[in-house]
Amino acid sequence: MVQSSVLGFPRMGVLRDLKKANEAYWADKISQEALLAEGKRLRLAHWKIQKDAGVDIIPSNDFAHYDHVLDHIQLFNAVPERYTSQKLSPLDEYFAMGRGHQKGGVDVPALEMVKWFDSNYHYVKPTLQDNQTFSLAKDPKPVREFLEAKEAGFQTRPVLVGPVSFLALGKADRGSSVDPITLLDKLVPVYVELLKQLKAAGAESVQIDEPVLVFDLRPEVKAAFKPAYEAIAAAGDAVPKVIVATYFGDIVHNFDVLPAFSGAAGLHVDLVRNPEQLEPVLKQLGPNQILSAGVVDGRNIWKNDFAKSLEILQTAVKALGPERVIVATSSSLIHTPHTLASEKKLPSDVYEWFSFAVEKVKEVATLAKAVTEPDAVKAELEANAAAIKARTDSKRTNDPAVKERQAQVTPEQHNRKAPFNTRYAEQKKHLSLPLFPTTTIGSFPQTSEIRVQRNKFTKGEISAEEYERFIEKEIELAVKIQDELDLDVYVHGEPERNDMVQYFGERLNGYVFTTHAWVQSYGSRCVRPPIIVGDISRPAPMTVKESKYAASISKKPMKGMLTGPVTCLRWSFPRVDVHQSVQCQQLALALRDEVVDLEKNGIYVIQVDEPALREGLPLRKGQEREAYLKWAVDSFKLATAGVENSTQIHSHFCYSEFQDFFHAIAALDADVLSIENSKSDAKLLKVFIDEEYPRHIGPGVYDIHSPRVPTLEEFKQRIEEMLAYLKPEQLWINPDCGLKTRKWDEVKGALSHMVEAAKYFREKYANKA
Ligand SMILES: Nc1nc2c(c(=O)[nH]1)N[C@@H](CNc1ccc(C(=O)N[C@@H](CCC(=O)N[C@@H](CCC(=O)N[C@@H](CCC(=O)O)C(=O)O)C(=O)O)C(=O)O)cc1)CN2
Ligand code: MET
Ligand SMILES: [Zn+2]
Repeated sequence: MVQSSVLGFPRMGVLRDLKKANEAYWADKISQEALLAEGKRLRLAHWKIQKDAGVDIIPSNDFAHYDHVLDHIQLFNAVPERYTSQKLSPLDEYFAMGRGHQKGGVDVPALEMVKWFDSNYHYVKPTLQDNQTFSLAKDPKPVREFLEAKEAGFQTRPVLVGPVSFLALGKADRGSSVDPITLLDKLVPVYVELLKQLKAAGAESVQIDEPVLVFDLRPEVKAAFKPAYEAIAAAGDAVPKVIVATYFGDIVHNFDVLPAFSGAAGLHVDLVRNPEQLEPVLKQLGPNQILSAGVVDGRNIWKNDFAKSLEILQTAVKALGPERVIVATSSSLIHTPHTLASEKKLPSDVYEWFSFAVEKVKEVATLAKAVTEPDAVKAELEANAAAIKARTDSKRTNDPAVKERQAQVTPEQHNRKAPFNTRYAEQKKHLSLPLFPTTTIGSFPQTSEIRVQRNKFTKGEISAEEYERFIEKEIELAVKIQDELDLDVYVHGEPERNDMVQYFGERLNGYVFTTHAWVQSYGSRCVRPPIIVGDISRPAPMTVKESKYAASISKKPMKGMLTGPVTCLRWSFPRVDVHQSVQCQQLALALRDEVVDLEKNGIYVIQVDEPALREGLPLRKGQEREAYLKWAVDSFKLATAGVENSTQIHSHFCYSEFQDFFHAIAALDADVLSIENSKSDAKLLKVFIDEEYPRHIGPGVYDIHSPRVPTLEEFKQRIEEMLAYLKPEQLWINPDCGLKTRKWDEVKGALSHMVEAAKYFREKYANKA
């Protein structure tokens, strides 16, 4: 029999229950016991959904209160001493690593958090020491949760982050220089011990995720698989059967690693992203090994095309026989929303096009049956074929006017009128900015009051005028606070925006949006990606009213704030029937009109955020990457190049690793870039000198993900470090990212130190000059 399996289920619950519980705990509103009980309730509910759907292999240990990689940091006792020395409870220590801790005399910043492959999910980086040791935590979480499931009547397959991926995704702590992969020998015995405990608890098989196999790997990392998996295989029947899981790419270029898994029961591959790897993978499997075929997309919300999936599955079954094929989700479903059933406002035709996690779980089970007994699921197969056909035939997808405009795009439209030096001279006159200008990245705290008012407006409980007036008041407050802080370039604070992508999706043709389709981004933070279903165009200005009002009450330059085309695309659920470059250009044209409209309305500094530019970068170097960068950069340029020389274009990215695609960042030709830098080494800025980058840069001087307020000294020290790599006249002073997740007192505290530090250097360098 062909079995069905799910690689991981969303953690948040139907109504973001986990978010609410975590945040209530952090605010001291519920006890630790209450929080843990809520976690248990969610796990049980999610196992039940999968069991009821008929899934054969249900995951456990896919749940995490904050992040599953962070779970493993604690599981292997790889917690840096600055946390263990605080003697917090395990749960508080865990949250301290995730989000920092500043309470009861304890003051520790969070560990670094970065993007999980090319997704909008963030993981906490294992942060390792020169003398790092590992040991198994007491009452290990995977065992505990396996037993919890078992007791409730669910036989599960625990999910673990593999030893090689755990290390390869980590880094040396500040002040250490260890190459994490060299720690493998120390980690593997702990792993084997964990697997033995799982077996003793009754686990028949485990899913060990080694997603780094989709990357180009350093030889040291490649070589690590063999000793790791041989040690596991050597434990024989004392450990569960192992399925090694990869996702988000193909592994064909790493086939030389596969012999390392000869002791494993099987291999999972992503056949949504790379269906063409099926044939070569089939040839690589050992005579008894299982193929877990990832055919149900864990990264998007489109209904599975059963006919297409069945073709793939039949090829696999033909080669291996039904006993050696598992039908699976392509990756964990944490990247999809919980259930389509919550969506009451989608147009009814469109509703039929989608599947969220609950529906995907059913798809996996149906497909597994359909491979060998199509008659048993005849009705499901017919309904699926009809839905796929209805979408293909729909008129919603096609707008001739958009296509016409795209056909007329010229190369000149991508370039500013003059090179940077000329532009900068005009901007300097126009904007009269000091040395080390201070600014923020756009958003100010999204207070619960803002959300409540927006919710009332959405529900029709207050009128559009009342809501507008409320937003104006918020903008007034933001301007007043920036006056008090004495910042140099202001923002309006984005109070009118639910989210930087969703907000634009809601104002563009070609999109539909949801009411409950939340996806975890990091910790308790979720996003509700809008869905691109057709050709995109802008029916009316989207941000002009708020920016214009803000500028009218401000005595300093007001920065207009837009989300760039690449980010709008990446943080939406994109279409799969049209190439992403086409969707991106449509977004670029819509934004180009917005940029020009802002300028016409007196906004002369315009920031076009592209934080998702890097995550969209194909995971492997080579042709595919170059092709992506070409259309991504072109889209940004098309969106921004319509303005006069005297208008200053900013862009923002909240990451600092662009060493490997620096030429693309430079090619954007933005006048000012703000980037994340507070938690990475200032050395990363060296690339700007090496490449003789001529334009202006604001490397973030503090981490906005944490509620912690840095001291004045920390700001000065950080700026000093940056000045080792950047020219003073190039340097802007700003936070890492927007401040929407912070509270006002945290923002005021941090920004007042930031401005004071900028003034200190302004004075210091004025004296020098
Ligand atoms: N799309 C996206 N991706 C991103 C980022 C981003 O800003 N956007 N930033 C980076 C980090 N990721 C982040 C992701 C989310 C949030 C965030 O703050 N999310 C908010 C939700 C934002 C939102 O859409 N809010 C809506 C809905 C708010 C809400 O919960 N409303 C209540 C009702 C109102 C109430 O009574 O509170 C409800 O629906 O139940 C609004 O403001 O209108 C959250 O989790 O709390 C921050 C950073 C990378 N990726
Ligand atoms: N302008 C946006 C903000 O400040 C940029 C955020 S990047 C994730 O919220
Ligand atoms: Zn950002």
